[in-house]
Amino acid sequence: MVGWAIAVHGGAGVDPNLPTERQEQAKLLLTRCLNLGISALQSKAAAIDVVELVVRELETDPIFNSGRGSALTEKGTVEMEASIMDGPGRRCGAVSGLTTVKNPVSLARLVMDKSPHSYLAFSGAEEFAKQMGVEREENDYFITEDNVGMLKVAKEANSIVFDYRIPTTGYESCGVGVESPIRMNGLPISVYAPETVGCVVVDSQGRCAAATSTGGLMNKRTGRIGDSPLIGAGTYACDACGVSCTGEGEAIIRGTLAREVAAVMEYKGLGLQEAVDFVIKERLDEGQAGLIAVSKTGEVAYGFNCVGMFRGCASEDGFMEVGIWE
Ligand SMILES: NC(=O)C[C@H](N)C(=O)O
Repeated sequence: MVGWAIAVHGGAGVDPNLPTERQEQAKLLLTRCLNLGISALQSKAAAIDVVELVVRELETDPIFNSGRGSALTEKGTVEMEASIMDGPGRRCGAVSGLTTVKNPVSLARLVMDKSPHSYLAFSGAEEFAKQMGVEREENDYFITEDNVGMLKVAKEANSIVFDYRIPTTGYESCGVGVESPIRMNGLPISVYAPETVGCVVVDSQGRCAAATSTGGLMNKRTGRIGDSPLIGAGTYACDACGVSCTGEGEAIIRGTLAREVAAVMEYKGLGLQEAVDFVIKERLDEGQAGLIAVSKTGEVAYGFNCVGMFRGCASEDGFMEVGIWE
């Protein structure tokens, strides 16, 4: 038996001028989600069930960029994506291009449990959702007023990614995201891509699991797939650890960030926090990102190379922390 541990995130790359009220709202939600996960772990729930439960809660609340409140495409539509992975047996499921599914993480779970595949996208994923009878919603449910405003700002700033979560009244305070040297069709990709959600858990039997869910990047091209549904990039779990990433998806994909944490533990013999620090420092190029991780021995760790990351962690020994900045 090991002590259980849990970590959640609500995105990396937070606007330094984020109003205090918004910071408090985000921290309250993270605390609520942590407590939900903690109760489940105390009732001996399996890691895989806990990550799904917690991410569902985050998707259902519009504060972060997943499920309801997802970032919008250049056409003002939502294309949500999610993935989930169970350390024992390295079982996984992923979905992309969802437009009606209330809880993408649960559809990813069904891909893992009820299909012979690992990853379903767009019309095929929607078809699968109908067959599975998962809860679906109209467009209006997912598209919030805040996000319609932010898409407008992103378009005016001519920025592909621009996802500061701010109240409708405060656009003028958000400024323009720091420009990345990476360009797509001549447009800068903003460095800030916050607010994807994720959860990693090790249960008292030492089983690790991870899940990540997102609307992707504000003003993204339709059809764009980020790191969050990609096993090994945004999400990974194995016997040794569970990892969920957030930030600039293209950089996370190039660095296969989540898998790298497991790889350096396995091949370099690093401990969890050392592995996280190494990967953030050595595998991100100029990209900005963060990640949360747990190990089979009950450790919890996080790291990021940007201004902040919405995150919370707790472990069986009574440790609990919710924070945004360094
Ligand atoms: N907010 C995020 O973390 C964005 C996500 N990583 C993506 O690129 O789709």
